[in-house]
Amino acid sequence: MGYDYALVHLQYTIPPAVALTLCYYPLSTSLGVYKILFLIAIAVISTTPWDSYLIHSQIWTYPPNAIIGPTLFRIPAEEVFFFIIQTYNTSLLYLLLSKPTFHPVYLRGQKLFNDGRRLGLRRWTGVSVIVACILAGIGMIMKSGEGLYMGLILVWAGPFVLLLWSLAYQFIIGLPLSSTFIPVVLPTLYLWIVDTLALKRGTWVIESGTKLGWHLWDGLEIEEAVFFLVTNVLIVFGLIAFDNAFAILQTFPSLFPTIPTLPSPILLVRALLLPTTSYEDERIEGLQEALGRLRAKSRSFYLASGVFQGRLRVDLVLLYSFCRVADDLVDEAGSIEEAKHWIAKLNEYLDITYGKSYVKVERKQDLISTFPPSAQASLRLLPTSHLSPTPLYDLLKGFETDLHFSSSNPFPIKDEPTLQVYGAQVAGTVAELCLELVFHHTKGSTPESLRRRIVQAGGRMGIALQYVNIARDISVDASNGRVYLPTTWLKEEGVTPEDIIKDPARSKAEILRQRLLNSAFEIYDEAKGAIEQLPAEARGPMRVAVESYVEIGRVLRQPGYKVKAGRATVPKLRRLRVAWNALSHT
Ligand SMILES: CC(C)=CCC/C(C)=C/CC/C(C)=C/CC/C(C)=C/[C@@H]1[C@@H](COP(=O)(O)OP(=O)(O)O)[C@]1(C)CC/C=C(\C)CC/C=C(\C)CCC=C(C)C
Repeated sequence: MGYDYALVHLQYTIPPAVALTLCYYPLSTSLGVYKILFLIAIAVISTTPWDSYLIHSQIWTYPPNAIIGPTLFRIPAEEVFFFIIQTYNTSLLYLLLSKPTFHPVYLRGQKLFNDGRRLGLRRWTGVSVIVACILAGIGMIMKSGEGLYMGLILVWAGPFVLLLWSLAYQFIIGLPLSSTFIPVVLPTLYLWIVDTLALKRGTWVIESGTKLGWHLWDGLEIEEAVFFLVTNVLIVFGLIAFDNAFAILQTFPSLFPTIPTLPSPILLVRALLLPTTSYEDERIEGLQEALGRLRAKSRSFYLASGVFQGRLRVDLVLLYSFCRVADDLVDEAGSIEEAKHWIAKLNEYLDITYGKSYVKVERKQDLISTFPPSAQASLRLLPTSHLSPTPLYDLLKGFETDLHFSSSNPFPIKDEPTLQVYGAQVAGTVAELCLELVFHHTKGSTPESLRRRIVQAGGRMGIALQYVNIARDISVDASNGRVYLPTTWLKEEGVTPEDIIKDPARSKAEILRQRLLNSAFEIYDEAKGAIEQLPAEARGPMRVAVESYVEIGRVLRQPGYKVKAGRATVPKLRRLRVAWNALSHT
């Protein structure tokens, strides 16, 4: 009996497991835990007979003075623990690195598949390489002798890799390298180093006669290097296949009307086996467009979107896209008439959608086709069946207020109550819509009276965010001839809206920016408690959404902070820290 192998764990595998667990904990979800347990179960079940055979055939051995003693089918307990901890560590690294990835946009239906012809070529190249490895492995086993251990690795791992590649090649090829290459390479390099040390110390021994005798570097047998590489490939491909299946379930409500929080293996396989001809390419393209819009236009909500899950995440991205498109149509219109035209069209769109128009719902598509091409998908995909019409109509009323910045009434925000109404219309409504999606997509029921209180607080929070938005954009708005600071406040400081337009950097503007931020933070303090009443799975993500936007206000409140390039921004690391703290909050 000895502790050498146990020490390998204490020194090399447990410390990264602890570090990764601490990093992942705030981001953890029940689905994440389910994936890890699922993978560990498969790793133990699939590796045990193979490993047991290798030990039985004396291809590798453990000196009795290196292990504690208990075994499972001849496999030392420390080795069984190795399967578990390696799977755990590599899975956690993958889950951490792929957290921001929005998987639905990597699906490829028939049309998108044909557009990217290289996908088919790469699929079959992959199949050929894997099959060649399996055949080479069979050859080595048949010849026995020095190629035996390598042959056994290839023949054992090859079919699993082939299966996973065949099911999930779209994702394996398409996902960013941070979700494919890095979670394979980092743990593999690390385990190569650990293995070199263990082999040198004699913790485990690869017997001669059944190994090729090639070394990747001094002390690292080629078989060991290949073994750790393929096991990490298997773990990462397994997780990718899981994410591929879940993305199919998450993206197509028409094919899978309801999905459980933890989908069964049978449902996952059913999703993966669905022919790509059944995928709705239009929906995938619409989601790609919506995500691109979110990424380009809002760093705060883009970051926050990464911590929402499943269909709630999909619908929030689509809602953002609709709000952004509608706001831009009005803001970027060449004239007041054009802006009014778009607001009227958007109202007509809502009338048809919610059956308030004499125009039949079948004509909705015709109406949508009269919008600019870049706006059409966001109108088509807005999840209106989960959203009530009132906040959407109110949002459009808020956009109408922006049209009042005309020559007859150049500064419509007369006083703070008017600003509050404006904030409620353009942002309180958005909060209500987000909360409707939260209640729809989370399990457990929130009593109606509590829902009402949460929505009311959400509406207030929307106003707080809108104040932060106005405080941030004083210069940008002034350059467009707009002043959202209440005229009564300006008067108290002895300035006019025209003065702000002429010189938005003047000291009085800074005083009023701080006053507006004080109001924003008062409202924020009063409303934030309601987030804790939300269904558990939405609390952390909603905190991230709110906090990452409110942080812009905190930056603006720093003594001596000067707004550069027209807009205050939160540095990336600070944004990540805010998100982390928001998720760690208990
Ligand atoms: C995570 C995720 C993807 C969330 C999506 C949130 C969403 C749907 C945002 C829509 C934003 C938008 C374009 C609205 C149009 C009207 C508008 C311009 C509103 C202002 C947003 C500023 O966005 P941005 O900085 O990109 O805009 P400009 O470049 O200046 O044009 C607003 C400040 C409103 C944002 C308000 C919310 C998202 C509501 C937040 C409150 C909650 C979610 C409720 C919190 C819950 C409780 C219980 C307190």
